[in-house]
Amino acid sequence: MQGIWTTERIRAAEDRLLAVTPDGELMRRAAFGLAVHAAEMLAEHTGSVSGRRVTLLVGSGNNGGDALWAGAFLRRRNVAVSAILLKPERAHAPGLAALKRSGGKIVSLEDGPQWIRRTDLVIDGIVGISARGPLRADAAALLEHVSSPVLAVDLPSGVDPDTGAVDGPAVVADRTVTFGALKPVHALAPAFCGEVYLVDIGLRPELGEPDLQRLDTADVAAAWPVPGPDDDKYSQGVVGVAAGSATYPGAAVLAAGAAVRATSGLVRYAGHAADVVRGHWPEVIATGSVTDAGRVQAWVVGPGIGTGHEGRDVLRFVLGRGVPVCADADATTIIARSPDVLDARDPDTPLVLTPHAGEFERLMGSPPGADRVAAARSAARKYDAVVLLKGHCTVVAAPDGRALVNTPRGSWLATAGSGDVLSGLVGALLASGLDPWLAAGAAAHVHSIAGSLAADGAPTSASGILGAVPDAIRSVRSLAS
Ligand SMILES: NC(=O)C1=CN([C@@H]2O[C@H](COP(=O)(O)OP(=O)(O)OC[C@H]3O[C@@H](n4cnc5c(N)ncnc54)[C@H](OP(=O)(O)O)[C@@H]3O)[C@@H](O)[C@H]2O)[C@@H](O)CC1
Ligand SMILES: Nc1ncnc2c1ncn2[C@@H]1O[C@H](COP(=O)(O)OP(=O)(O)O)[C@@H](O)[C@H]1O
Ligand SMILES: [K+]
Repeated sequence: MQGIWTTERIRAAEDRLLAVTPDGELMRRAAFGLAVHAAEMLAEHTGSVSGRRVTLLVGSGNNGGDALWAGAFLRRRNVAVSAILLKPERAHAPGLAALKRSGGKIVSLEDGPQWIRRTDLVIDGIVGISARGPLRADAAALLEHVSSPVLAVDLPSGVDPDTGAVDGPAVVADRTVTFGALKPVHALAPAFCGEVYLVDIGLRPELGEPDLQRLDTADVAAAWPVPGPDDDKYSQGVVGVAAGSATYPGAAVLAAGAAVRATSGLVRYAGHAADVVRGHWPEVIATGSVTDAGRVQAWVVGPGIGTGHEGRDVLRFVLGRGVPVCADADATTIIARSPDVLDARDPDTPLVLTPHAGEFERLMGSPPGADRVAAARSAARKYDAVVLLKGHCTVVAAPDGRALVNTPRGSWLATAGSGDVLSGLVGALLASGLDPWLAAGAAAHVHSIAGSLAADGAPTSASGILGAVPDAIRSVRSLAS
């Protein structure tokens, strides 16, 4: 697991570390790491370091101080460094002195645009973890002139450090170099951060338990169920899929197919699309109704079942079976409109809800808002369920407060039916007995890898994502071994 800490926790940890570290030492560690990355980017983009131009955007805090010190280090490699100070009178004094001593040039705000346009690399030291609200106008105006690669110091300015929300102009970085620990912005705003690198400044021992987590490939590989010598088709957990309808059989085919491909063992299907499902997946045992589906170790319910009486009865039935349930799509709408269906649920059996933003609003009465992690946590508490909040970044929260983020690889998953595939993956992992929070997180992880493998640079489809599930699992397992 990768730990992620909120800025409040980072600041407290930094204070403890600062108290036992010589003055300026942490910033020099941070800035040295930054300079190494800047040189690497120059070499990558221009083929050389010496003689290249770097322009620093320098705000009034320590984030600007990091940039100034990095500029001084880059001077040692004969880089032409210019610094645009947003508030010259409040620029980090030791950093500014170091840059001046090294031969760096200080450029006025008015002359800034022409230096930005002529540079090989921009280093964004406008704001870091103390950023509040949208970028101010003078900083935002500078960004309009950026066309070269951008290296963000700690985080891309203009993006909220704790939520990843963007409300106005913001830096779009090619690379972000952060210090001490990952912050929520790095998991929640991948399109603004670019590649994220962590420079160790010795903060880890001061940090304590993370606020948020991200699964490593190794975590997913370790969690993903694979059959052992003593397994048979029942012992690995049988998945039941209650999805689709005669009019909309596609959801059933996708959800059942994902369950087939996610794990070995057995998949049962119950609903009006039994013939179509059987036609696509001869290995699925398909019946017309949940009442004669047979025993399963987890149910996936909802995609394409409709929100009427029949859908409600199906949901109530599966909630009363005493096995984990993944309630997706129409099932989340039914729960929002008729919360009494949850009375059928045995409180000790796990429930995973997988809303997109619209379904979330139905469940909670208001949209997720800027703080999607807090939103998912509050829904998890309200429904005593694991809540997987879909979107570009997927957030998974458990009722006990655990939360993880799945950072996507591009946006190819934004295609019709892709959520049905995800629900089948979640159901298969629930049936295998995995902790429901981990099951939802691991499913989202493999889903997003399947999306990028299926797309490979061109639009794909839910069927394409489903087809790539085995390769995604294979890649997770091989990367981790
Ligand atoms: N502590 C440590 O040990 C280490 C810390 N490190 C580094 O320090 C960074 C944190 O530094 P920090 O706390 O000084 O604040 P920072 O993020 O630079 O912002 C400062 C000022 O920006 C302004 N401002 C705010 N919002 C704004 C907006 N929307 N638009 C425009 N301006 C805005 C506001 O100024 P004011 O309102 O006073 O004008 C605020 O005071 C951290 O991210 C890391 O890079 C590393 O060196 C490792 C060691
Ligand atoms: N812009 C995006 N970037 C990455 N993933 C996305 C994006 N938009 C949607 N997704 C993912 O695609 C899936 C869509 O699911 P859902 O909204 O239920 O669609 P459907 O009902 O068509 O199956 C979710 O896993 C969601 O997280
Ligand atoms: K920054």
